[in-house]
Amino acid sequence: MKLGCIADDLTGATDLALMLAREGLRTTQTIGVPRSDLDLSGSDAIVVALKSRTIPPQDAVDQSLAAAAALRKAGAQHLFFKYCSTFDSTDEGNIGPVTESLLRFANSEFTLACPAFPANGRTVYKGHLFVNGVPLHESSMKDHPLTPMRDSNLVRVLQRQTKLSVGLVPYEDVDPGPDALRAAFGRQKAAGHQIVIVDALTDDHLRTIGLAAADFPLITGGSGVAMGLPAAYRQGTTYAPVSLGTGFDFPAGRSIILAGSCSSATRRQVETAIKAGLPAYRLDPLDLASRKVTAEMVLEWLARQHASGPILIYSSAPPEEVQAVQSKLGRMKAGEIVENTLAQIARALPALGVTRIVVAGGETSGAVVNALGVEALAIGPEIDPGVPWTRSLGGTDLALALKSGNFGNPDFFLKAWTMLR
Ligand SMILES: Nc1ncnc2c1ncn2[C@@H]1O[C@H](COP(=O)(O)OP(=O)(O)OP(=O)(O)O)[C@@H](O)[C@H]1O
Ligand SMILES: O=C(O)[C@@H](O)C(=O)CO
Repeated sequence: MKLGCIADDLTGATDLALMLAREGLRTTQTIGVPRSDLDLSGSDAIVVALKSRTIPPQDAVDQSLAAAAALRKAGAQHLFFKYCSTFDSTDEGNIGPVTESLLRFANSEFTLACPAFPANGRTVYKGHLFVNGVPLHESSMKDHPLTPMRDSNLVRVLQRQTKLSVGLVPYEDVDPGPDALRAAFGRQKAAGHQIVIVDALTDDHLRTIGLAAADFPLITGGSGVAMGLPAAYRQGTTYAPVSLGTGFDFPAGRSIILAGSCSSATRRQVETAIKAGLPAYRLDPLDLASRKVTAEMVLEWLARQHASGPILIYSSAPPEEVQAVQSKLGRMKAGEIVENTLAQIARALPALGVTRIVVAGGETSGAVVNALGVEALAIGPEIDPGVPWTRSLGGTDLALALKSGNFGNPDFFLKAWTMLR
């Protein structure tokens, strides 16, 4: 097995698995550290999905190291640490502490960090992260419920999270190609840096990074930086994007959308779905906290819906509402209440005949998929950049689309279903 990947959330893991599969690596995604008897043979890449983005740093380190050990045991030659293309983290971590521990695990003293994903509007220039052309700290990420991003200078952001020295490889050293980039890595190492933020504005830059970093024991970044790795592993041979739709069948059954993401893209998708007439139930965290509304009540409502199309259950709310809720319940508590409720609802879905599920939000997807007891996923066709349909492996047969909060076009909740046979 060539590449063992550790993703800090579930939607991020599917995003990375899709990238690797599309570029030609046989890729399997596991939910959590795989059981030692799970058959992963025949995979060129395994992506372990953790839910470690916002847990205490030491827990994130411990879980990431357990995943790394399992991947190494399964034969992984290189490791990849996947985090969000908007670098979601706090001054405590977890990107810095996990990178440090994985570097030690991999017996390495140098790696890169690059969240760029141009197809989804994420670019890094002079170390500053832009989201659709807007600096990170001015984008909607400044109001994220769990990891508000208030600084777009990634060298500064990462340096606050680690004792390792963080350097920068600017655009001028990436644009000319892999040789120039390798030379820049050498200079950064000689200057004493152990993690370097690397600029990338285009897919060509990402492919250059893939070629220049393919022999690193550890690479860190968004899914974009994995784009060039499969070709590099095939030693520069040209590639044809793989069609992931063929031969991918989905279980028959009812369809549901569970949205716990408050990101602007998800809120637009919720709005579009409601305007299109989808039956929708809005969860209010304060009602959940006071038990005015419970998961059982939502399930009763769901059982009364007889529409043949998808049904939407959402807690997505604009920043001012999220802040008002958080000031009453606390940031983490508010998130937990919503996640637990959606998890409880998810657990009951197979018995209601629901087998096709779209989930919006990484933390939310983690809660839902854990509740459903899914162990591993096969990667299917891409709905929008970074979001594939997947099918559960083992256990209840489910079609799952795990959508990163800020990914997908406004009609995502309507069009996703058209790809299911
Ligand atoms: N109305 C709300 N008020 C406060 N918190 C909420 C509300 N709705 C959802 N949440 C919480 O906000 C968090 C959203 O995180 P989640 O990772 O699911 O979405 P996201 O960050 O937009 O997606 P991604 O991580 O894929 O970018 C969850 O913990 C969720 O429970
Ligand atoms: O990189 C991204 O933006 C996504 O894969 C993600 O991690 C969202 O949680």
